[in-house]
This record gives sequence, structure tokens and C-alpha cells, in this order.
Amino acid sequence: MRIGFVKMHGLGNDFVVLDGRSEALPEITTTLAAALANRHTGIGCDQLVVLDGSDVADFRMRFFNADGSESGACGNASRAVGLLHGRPARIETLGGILTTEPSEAGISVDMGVPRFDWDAIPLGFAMDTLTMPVGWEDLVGPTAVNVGNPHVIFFTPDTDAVDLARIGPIIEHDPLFPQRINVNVATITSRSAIRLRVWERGSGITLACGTGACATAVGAMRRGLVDRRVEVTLPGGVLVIEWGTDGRITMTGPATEAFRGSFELSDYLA
Ligand SMILES: N[C@H](CCC[C@H](N)C(=O)O)C(=O)O
Repeated sequence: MRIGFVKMHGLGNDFVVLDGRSEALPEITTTLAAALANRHTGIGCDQLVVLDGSDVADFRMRFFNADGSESGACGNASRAVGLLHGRPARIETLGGILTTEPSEAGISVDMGVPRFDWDAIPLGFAMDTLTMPVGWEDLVGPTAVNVGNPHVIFFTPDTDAVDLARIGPIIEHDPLFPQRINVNVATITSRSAIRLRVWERGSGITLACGTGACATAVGAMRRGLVDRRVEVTLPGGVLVIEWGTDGRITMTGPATEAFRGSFELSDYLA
């Protein structure tokens, strides 16, 4: 059975999008998601995105990392699907209902209300999440935020100097994080600008991480380091994050359709 897909990206964080509303899809297993995401033997992507029907929104969106693990949120993919939808959308995700809206600046996504309690991140035991009493080598005293998925954020004088490929997986898999964690290393460059690099849970270093930008911006705002609207510069480009007085996060940035194709399902079912 051949299945169609759309290859998309948000600032170079790339996705394979399958639409179960227009064609029958198999069960998305960890193995199948990882096989499709494989950049050598599959289509290749940071995340596999699966759309299907919803009783509570316009449609449902699920996200699977390159290792096949499922995530509750993916900011860049939400913008990409918002672009594909072409008009405002309410989307059901594991992390909650989010809304997307095309605009001159790209696609805006209402990412909902962030959570900060240790057990909402989640952490393995109770602790202050604004400045956590923990550290890994030179990375100490991070903050933790859940924006539909779990993030730890380290503020450092020079994000480019951090050996993220080495220390990222160490932190991702630390027992302090029972659901693992996305690792953000951020440098504040002004009250309205942050530079950010991210080691993503289940996918490794990506060119951009939308939820990482949201979590980092809100963490910096909680610490009084930046204003309530910031530009977050990632290796792939810039996202604008606003934390409204209603407590909701809005992320705005570009999304791109790269190409469309199809694959033979039997080639991916081990
Ligand atoms: N790796 C993340 C999911 C993708 C997040 C990222 N691609 C984004 O744009 O938010 C996790 O396991 O929580």
C-alpha cells in the first residue's frame, strides 16, 4: 500500500507529515516512526507528524521523534501543519488544544499555558523549578518548564561554547527526568533577544525547536531576564515568543513545504 506524505520544516527542524484524514494509515508504532525518520534508509526527519480526526477540534496532531518516541507537543510542526491547513485551526494534541493562525509574519501558534510544578515537568522528586539545585559540569542552576513537553533550560554566557552533542544526551537521560527531557542552552543578549541551541529528546541537536524557544523565553521571563516579548534566535532562524497577560504563550515564525512524495508501506514494516 502506498502512502503519501508532505515533507516540511520550520527553520530547518524538519518533518514528514502523514494525513490520516485523507487516507488509511497503519498503526504508528515506535519502529515504524523511527524507520520513516531514518535519514539513511527512510525518508528522514526530526519528527514524524500524523494527522487524523478529532471530536474536540478541527483535527488531531501527533508527533513522533526520530527515535520513535511520541511527544505531547512540537512547536515547529504545529506551524508547519498550520501552513498546510491554510486557515485558522484548532488542533487537538496530547499536550492540549492549540490554535494556529496564518499571518504576514508566518504562522502564529497559541501554545497554551506553561506549567512549572516539579511534578508537571515532570521531575523524579520535588524541587524548586525556577532555579534547580542541580548541575552537569559547567551547566548549573537551570530552570524547568513544561509546554506540552518537558524542557530544562540552562542560561550560559556563550551557548555556542557548550559541547551540546556530548552533554545533551547525558542530561536527556538523567534519572531526574522520568520522561527524559529536552535540553536548552540559552544566552540572553538583550531584554528582547535570546540565542538558543537545543538538544531535543528523541531527536538530538536540531536547527530549531519551537517548544524549546517557548520554554526558554518563559523561563527567562520568570527570572526577570527579558520582557514579555522576545526574539529567539536559533541556528535555523528566529522565532517571536510572547507570554500574554492571560498566561498563554504565542509563538510566531515561518514554516515551509519542501516536497511531496509517497512510500511503499511494506518496505517499512520489519
Ligand atoms: N523532541 C521534542 C518534540 C519536538 C519538539 C520540537 N521539534 C519543537 O519544535 O517543539 C520532545 O520529545 O518533547
